[in-house]
Amino acid sequence: MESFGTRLHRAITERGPLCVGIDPHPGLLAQWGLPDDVQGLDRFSRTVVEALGDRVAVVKPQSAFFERFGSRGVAILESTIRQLRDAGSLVLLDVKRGDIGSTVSAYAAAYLDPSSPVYVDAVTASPYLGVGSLAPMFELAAEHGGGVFVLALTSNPEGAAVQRAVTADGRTVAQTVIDEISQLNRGAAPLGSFGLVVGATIGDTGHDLSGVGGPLLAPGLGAQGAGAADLRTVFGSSLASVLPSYSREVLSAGPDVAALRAAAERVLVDCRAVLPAR
Ligand SMILES: O=c1ccn([C@@H]2O[C@H](COP(=O)(O)O)[C@@H](O)[C@H]2O)c(=O)[nH]1
Repeated sequence: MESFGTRLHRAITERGPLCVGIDPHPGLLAQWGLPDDVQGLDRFSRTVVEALGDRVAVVKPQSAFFERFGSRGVAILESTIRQLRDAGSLVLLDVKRGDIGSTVSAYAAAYLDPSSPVYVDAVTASPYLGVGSLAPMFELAAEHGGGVFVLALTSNPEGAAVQRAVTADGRTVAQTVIDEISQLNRGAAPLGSFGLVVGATIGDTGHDLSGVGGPLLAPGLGAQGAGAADLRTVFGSSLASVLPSYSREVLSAGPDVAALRAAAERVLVDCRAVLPAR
């Protein structure tokens, strides 16, 4: 099977560099005139798939908003993943998993084994039990053409205290994560399958992203205050690897399908003005 990096590179070339999240916040359900229950969740998700599944490179369901409805919410997540795959977008499940390696094996089986009901193209993962503890995810992803996006410099202000702490060798915690992921992508072309999450809100932190070789997912745009122009400051010479990610900024245009499409197109135009042509 083709690697996730190759598939992502093609999706970005064909559809443009954009990831849109499915984040059914209670406030958005209300704004869309939907009840805060599983029927509302189902309608919301189906509408996003109808509007964007056939045109956006990557769609990123936020697992928390499905999990809060228990098993019936997870059943809707499963169905949403299937619908997105049928519509042709890559599915990145934002689930931020991480644990000791033996448990990470089970998470890997849940999300990156094609026989699983919640199998997706890629997942987000937390490195705070050590990047090495995520090895079972990296291995299964490599085996089945999947991807893993590891948190490096998150978009929330609280992240900095941990991520920018300096380790014994003088690098920040985030730089050690960046460097380990860079190793995993060595030699991969046109794009590695192992990405990093770097928030668009963080400004110029002086971290070296130049050797990553994989995609840089940039949340924090729109509702969290960053704009496309901030990508230049955060990513500098690594802009060509950036995958901008928007959730509420696009979703708040719904439930009208045409309005959702127009909102996604608008942010894509903003990002294209900043990112190098791909
Ligand atoms: O550093 C991070 C990592 C993940 N996220 C997730 O992205 C979306 C952002 O939603 P917006 O509505 O565009 O603010 C959300 O699912 C977060 O959990 C992030 O924001 N920052």
